[in-house]
Amino acid sequence: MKHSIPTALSIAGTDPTGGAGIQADLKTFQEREVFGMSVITSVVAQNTLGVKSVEHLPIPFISDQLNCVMSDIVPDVIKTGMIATSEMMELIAKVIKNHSIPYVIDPVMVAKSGDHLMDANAKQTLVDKLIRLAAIVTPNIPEAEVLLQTKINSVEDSENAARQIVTELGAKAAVVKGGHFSEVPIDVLYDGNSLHEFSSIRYATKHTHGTGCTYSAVIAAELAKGHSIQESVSIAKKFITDAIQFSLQLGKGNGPTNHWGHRLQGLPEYERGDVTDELSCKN
Ligand SMILES: Nc1ncnc2c1ncn2[C@@H]1O[C@H](COP(=O)(O)OP(=O)(O)O)[C@@H](O)[C@H]1O
Ligand SMILES: Cc1ncc(COP(=O)(O)OP(=O)(O)O)c(N)n1
Repeated sequence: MKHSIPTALSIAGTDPTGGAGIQADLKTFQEREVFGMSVITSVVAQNTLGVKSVEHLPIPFISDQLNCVMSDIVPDVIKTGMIATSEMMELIAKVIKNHSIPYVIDPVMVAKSGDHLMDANAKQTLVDKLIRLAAIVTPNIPEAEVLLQTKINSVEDSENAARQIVTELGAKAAVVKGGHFSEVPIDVLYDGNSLHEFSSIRYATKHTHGTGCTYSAVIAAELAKGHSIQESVSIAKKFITDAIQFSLQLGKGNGPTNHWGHRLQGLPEYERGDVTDELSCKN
């Protein structure tokens, strides 16, 4: 059934400080004017300094949550973030296979704090069961390196990686994000036909907690509206750049981005307040 507004489901873990995970996804869906829904896989005790502990929800309970959503409000898009175990991945693969809904995978493996969010032995299940179902996969450079067992040191390497995720692992499209490059953050999309680059200036800020979650949530929201992969990634790049530029002075570590940063573009400096932390940027 077509809904009155676009709808998106995020299947992921939590962040009680609100910068990453389910919380970031729901804020982002709202900002993109998409009705957001969520199924929680793991409850994570974390903040801007790191992860303290993790509780994985039992598989039958994750399954109940999925059934509740899918039997009532079938989403226009599904996005997954933190899926820690092979068992969770197998369950989610079954649900996705039963519906023909665009599926966005953010292959979350390790948080910026260095804490592991996916079991080491779940990587093969991710590749075998989920990636081939994806409309788009959105790895950062370390994640793409793990998926392909290769090293990425240049934009050309990112291009090869994005292409390989499609041609060898079976996704329809892949965007390798460039936040981990030391210079210009260039994201490389392979949409199954051609390569596209999306770049911005690099902001010298430590407040980038949840950038990957937010970026992939924008892509999901835009796909839910019917935009193409290329348009969706382009909008995501602009959205995350604004969210980083206007990042908030919150937390004792790597703080969250500003999910309404895109609304501040164009406002004169005095109306923005002091939200442009460490705005000295290098190109
Ligand atoms: N300091 C920065 N300045 C501008 N853009 C950035 C910065 N860090 C990351 N980005 C952008 O944010 C998005 C997420 O990047 P990345 O850090 O690679 O992913 P993740 O958060 O999954 O590690 C990408 O579009 C990337 O280019
Ligand atoms: C519950 C949860 N999911 C994902 C992440 C990782 O988020 P990401 O967007 O990659 O940002 P960093 O945490 O790496 O800054 C997370 N921390 N928690």
